[in-house]
Amino acid sequence: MGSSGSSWKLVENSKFPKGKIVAVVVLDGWGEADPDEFNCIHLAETPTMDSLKKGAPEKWRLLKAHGTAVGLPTDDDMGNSEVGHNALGAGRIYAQGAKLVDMALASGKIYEGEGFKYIKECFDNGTLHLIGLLSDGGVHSRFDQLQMFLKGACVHGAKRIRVHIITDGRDCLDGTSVGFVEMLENDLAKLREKGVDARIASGGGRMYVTMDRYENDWGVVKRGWDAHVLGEAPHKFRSAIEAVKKLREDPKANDQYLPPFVIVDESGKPVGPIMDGDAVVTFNFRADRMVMIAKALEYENFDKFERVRFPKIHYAGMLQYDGELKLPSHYLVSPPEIERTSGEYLVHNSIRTFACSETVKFGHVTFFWNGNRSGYFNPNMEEYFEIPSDTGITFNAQPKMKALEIAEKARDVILSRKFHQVRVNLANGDMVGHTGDIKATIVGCKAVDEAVKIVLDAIDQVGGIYLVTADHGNAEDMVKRDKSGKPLLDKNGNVQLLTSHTLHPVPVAIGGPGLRRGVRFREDLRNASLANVAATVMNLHGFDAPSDYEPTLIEVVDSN
Ligand SMILES: O=C(O)[C@H](O)COP(=O)(O)O
Ligand SMILES: [Mn+2]
Ligand SMILES: [Mn+2]
Repeated sequence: MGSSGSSWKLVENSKFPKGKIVAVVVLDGWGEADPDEFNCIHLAETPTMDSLKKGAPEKWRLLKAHGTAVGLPTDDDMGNSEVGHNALGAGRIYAQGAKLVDMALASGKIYEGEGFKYIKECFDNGTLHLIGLLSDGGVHSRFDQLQMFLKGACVHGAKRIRVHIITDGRDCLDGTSVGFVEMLENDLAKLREKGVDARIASGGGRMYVTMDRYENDWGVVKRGWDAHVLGEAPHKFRSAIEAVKKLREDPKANDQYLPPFVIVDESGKPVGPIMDGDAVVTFNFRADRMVMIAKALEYENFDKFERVRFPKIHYAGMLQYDGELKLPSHYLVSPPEIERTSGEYLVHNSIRTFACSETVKFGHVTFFWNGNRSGYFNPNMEEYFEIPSDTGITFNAQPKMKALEIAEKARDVILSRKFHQVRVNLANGDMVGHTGDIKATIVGCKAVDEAVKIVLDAIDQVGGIYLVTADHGNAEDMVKRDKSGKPLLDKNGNVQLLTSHTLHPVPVAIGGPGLRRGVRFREDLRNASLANVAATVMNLHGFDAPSDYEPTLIEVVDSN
C-alpha cells in the first residue's frame, strides 16, 4: 500500500505500450527566451535541441518552471533545482521550504515547535548561532526570513547571538554581499540597543565555504567549520563590513568565492566560536547544500575531516534536510511531505530505473527527484551512478563538464537494455551559467546538445522513447534587465551579468521510435508546469498516473 493508503499498483494504459526504454533527460538551467546576445542557448550551436523544437511542433512545448507553479511563494520567485526536480519527480505541486518558512514565521508557529523549544534550552547560558546564506534569491534562504527570525528569537529569550554569514552572488547579483551585511549590521545594532549581545562572527563565500553539496568537496565544509565553530580562518577582521569590502578588493574576488574570515575583538580573539552549551540553527531552507554541514554539526561519529573540537550543542535546521536520514533530527519547520513519488511507484510496477549525473547534480536526479530522500526504494530495481565532477575549479574553466561522460554512460546503459528508465541531468547550462561567463556558457550549452544527441541516438537504436526537459532557466539569459527588458548597466557602464536562474519557461520534447503514432501534447493544458511531467513519463512506461497527480501532457489521436 502507498503511504496514503492507496495501492502502489498503477493502472495500465492500453494506449501506451509497456516495456519501452524511456530516456528522461533534464537539462539543468536551460530555459526558453528571446534570442539576443545574452541568450547563450541561442548563441551556441544546438542542432539537436533545435531539431526537437522545429521538427515536431506537436511534440515540443514549454512548461512553467518558476513561482507558484512549482510551489514557491510568489510568481516573482525564479525556479531552482530543488523545487524543479521535486515537481518533476513527484508529479504534484507542494508548498516548498521558502513558503513553509514564510508561513511559520508569519503565524509565529515556528516558535512553538519542538525545534525551537530545543534550541531555546540554551538561551539562558549559551549563545544562539545562526549559519546561512545572506541572499534575497529565495533559493536556499531569504534575508527577510533571517531578519524576522532574529527578532523573534530575541522576543523568545535569546540573549547572545552570533551570525555566521555565507555570501551569495549566485542567486543574486555579485557584489550584493556588501548591502546585505550593512542591513544585517543595522538589525544587529538595533538588537544590541535592546540589550541583546548580537554580532556577526564569521563568514565566507558560498562556493568556497560551508555550502558544498553531494560530497563534492569536504574541504569547503571544513573551511566553514574552522571559521564558524573553531573561530579560525586565514583572514581576521574587526567587522564583517570591513571583511567583505576588503576581501572584495582583490580583482579576482567575488561573493561566491570569498575566502573564510572570522571577526575578532580588540585583542584578536574570535568573537563567536561555537562552544559547549550553545544553540545552532542553519537557517537555509533548501536541503542539498546544508546536508554536509548538518552532518558535521550533528553526527557523533564523523570522519570526513578533522573537526578538532566537537562542541555539545543543541542544533536545529530551518527544515529537516534529508527525510531518509532524518537529518537533522531537530528542525524549526517541517519540510513538505513529498510522498508517493513517481520513482517509488515505478519500482513497485517493475520499472527498472537507472539515474546518472555528475557529482554536482547527482542528488538532483536521485535525492530531489525522490522528494528529498536519499537512497534507493529498491536496490534490486534501481541503480544510481555518479560521475565525479571536477573539483577546485569554477566551471567556466571546464565548461564541457562531464556532459559527454554522462551521455556515454547513459548510452551504454540504454544499449544494454537492462533498465526501462534511464534518467540523467546535464549540468552545464546551469553550473557554467552561474559563473556569468558568456563565452564559457556557450561552450557548455553546445556540449549539452551533443550529449543529448548521444542519448537520443541510443534510444533510436533500441526503439525507445525520450523525454527531454529542463528544471528552470539560467543560460538563456545572462544579463540583469529593467522592467522593459533592457540590459542594466553598472556604475562603470558595463552590463550587469546575471549569474542566477530566471523566470523563463523550459522546453519539454518527446519522441523516439518507441513512441506510438498519434501521440502529441494536449492543447488544453496551457498552464502546465514541471509537475505535469511525472504523469507523462508514467504514460510512456504504459501506465496511468495516480489520480492526484497533475495531468499528463500527452494524448493519442488516431490518424485514421
Ligand atoms: O545551489 C546552487 O548552485 C544555486 O543556488 C541554485 O542552483 P540549482 O538550483 O540549479 O542547484
Ligand atoms: Mn537546476
Ligand atoms: Mn543553478
